[in-house]
Amino acid sequence: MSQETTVPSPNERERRLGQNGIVQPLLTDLYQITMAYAYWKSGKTKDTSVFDLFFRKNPFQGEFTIFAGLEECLKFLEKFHFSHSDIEYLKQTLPPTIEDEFFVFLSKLTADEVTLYAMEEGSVAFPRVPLMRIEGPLIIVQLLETTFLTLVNYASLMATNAARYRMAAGDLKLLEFGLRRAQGPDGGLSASKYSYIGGFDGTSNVLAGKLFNIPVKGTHAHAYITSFTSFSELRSQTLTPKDGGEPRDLLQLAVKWRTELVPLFKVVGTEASDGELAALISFAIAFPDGFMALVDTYDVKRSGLLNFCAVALALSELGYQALGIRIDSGDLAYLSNVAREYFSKISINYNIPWFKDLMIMASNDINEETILSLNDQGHKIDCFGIGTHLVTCQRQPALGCVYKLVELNGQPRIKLSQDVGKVTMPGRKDAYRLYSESGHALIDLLQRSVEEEPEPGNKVLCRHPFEESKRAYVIPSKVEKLHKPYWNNGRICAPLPNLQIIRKRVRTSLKTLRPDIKRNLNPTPFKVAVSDRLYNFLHDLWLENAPIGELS
Ligand SMILES: Nc1ncnc2c1ncn2[C@@H]1O[C@H](COP(=O)(O)OP(=O)(O)OP(=O)(O)O)[C@@H](O)[C@H]1O
Ligand SMILES: O=P(O)(O)OC[C@H]1O[C@H](OP(=O)(O)OP(=O)(O)O)[C@H](O)[C@@H]1O
Ligand SMILES: O=C(O)c1cccnc1
Ligand SMILES: [Mg+2]
Repeated sequence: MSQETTVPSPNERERRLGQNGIVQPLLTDLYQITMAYAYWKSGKTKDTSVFDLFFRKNPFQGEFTIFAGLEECLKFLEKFHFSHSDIEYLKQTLPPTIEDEFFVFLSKLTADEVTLYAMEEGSVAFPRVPLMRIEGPLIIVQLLETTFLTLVNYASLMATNAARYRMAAGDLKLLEFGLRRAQGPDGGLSASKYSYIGGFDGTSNVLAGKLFNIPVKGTHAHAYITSFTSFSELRSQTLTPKDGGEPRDLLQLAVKWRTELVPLFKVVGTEASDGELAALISFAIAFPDGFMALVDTYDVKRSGLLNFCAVALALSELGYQALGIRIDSGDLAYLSNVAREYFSKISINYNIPWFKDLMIMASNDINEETILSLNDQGHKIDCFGIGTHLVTCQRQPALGCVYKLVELNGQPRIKLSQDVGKVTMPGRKDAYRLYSESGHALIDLLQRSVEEEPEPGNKVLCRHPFEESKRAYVIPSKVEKLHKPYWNNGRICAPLPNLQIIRKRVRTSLKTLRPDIKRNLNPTPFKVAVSDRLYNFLHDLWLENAPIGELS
């Protein structure tokens, strides 16, 4: 290939410069590129295809999934371009028999001829109903498979996981603390972003806060507490009252309060750690308006709570209002009840109304089940800080989205399987969500694109895709077309909502589901049906393609 052919035009240069450091055309499986060559070699450059991206089973033994990752797919399409160094790398990597002309073809490839339809990001989705439908030249659409799957699978899994934690926690605050345990830096960033979409209130991940405009929040680690062993290590112990005036000795005030609280808490004063008190005082001096203390380093009841309350009362004398505590070990239900009891006692004894409402944050290996169990036991926690289980999606570490060819040059394609659930739905299809009068989603209906749209008030026959006897008539009160065009003629062609709006959509979309579909234990499956025409089309094609065996 001549050198000129790989010098990028200004337009190409622009595309390449804007390319994401990680999400780029080579972030794919090798087989996509070898297939591209074989397609090219066999003259399929003009073939047009339709691919569906969908999953077959909801995660976490649940019956719903939140679709996420769409915006990243669109950004990928915008920048899609094999750079000069990509081409050079491929030349070295692919077999030497590959014709140079193919690399010329590859270097000119863009997503300009692709059209992408998708469900709204943040909406609830169900098995078999495509999250995205991608149309266009076979080679380019095929090349998008792996990147799209990696962009959608984890995003949707994470958003779904977060939405489940949100449902378990009700209106309590949820913070994502998972970066240190996430599947690497990119996993950590995605976890922060998609847990926010799923309903978390903030993250400890500062870069995620900056990049995605997510609230960043946090307390401190045990190291801060254990870095002090005595009062003598306090370099400064004074604090200026909030309304000004002479600085006051916070240590002296806190020690006075600690002595006073001992009989109220019915504890032995000498058991409280001086190092812990020194640490809390120094933290309060650094953040008098944002004093939040980790109280489980030595002993929550005998030391941490006593020291925290002493410092919070000292701060209060200077006009500052503490925020609360974090408990990171032990029986979280029991300890939160004890803490709230202490706070209430102080509130009443010293007539400080806000003291009873101090925030109690709990952390330490929390998962959906822990939250549900804590709810059953009764607790006084206001906020959960959740890391490992949330970001690693420990209960189910992958969503099984797949990307299947359903039509080529206007002809349907079907993938057969011994496992009925794995047979693909052939042809270009549209999907509709049918709603009841009460506003609940009743059923998702897949139809061939050539069919008339279902209409509110009109009876529709909805069929189980594989079980002939399972059918129902539905008269929808509302019909929602699930796919909208998002990418056409080389451009994003629909407004992209910000994260806050997507987050709101998760909430509103989940509200349309009946409670039994969302319950934690043995939820009811949401129905996904096909039209009568699609049913017959699917089964005729199935018979046409399935070989008849011979018994011998
Ligand atoms: N009341 C509760 N009901 C159900 N699960 C709880 C309750 N309190 C705590 N847990 C969970 O029990 C587990 C306790 O874990 P573990 O035994 O490792 O912690 P710990 O001994 O309290 O802490 P550490 O070892 O850090 O001192 C955590 O997963 C925590 O979320
Ligand atoms: O438990 P997770 O849900 O992952 O939440 C994040 C954890 O990370 C922090 O400490 P870290 O676990 O690093 O230390 P620790 O085990 O001593 O608490 C924090 O105190 C939480 O325990
Ligand atoms: O801010 C916190 O309390 C925090 C942050 C990350 C991990 N664990 C706790
Ligand atoms: Mg921990």
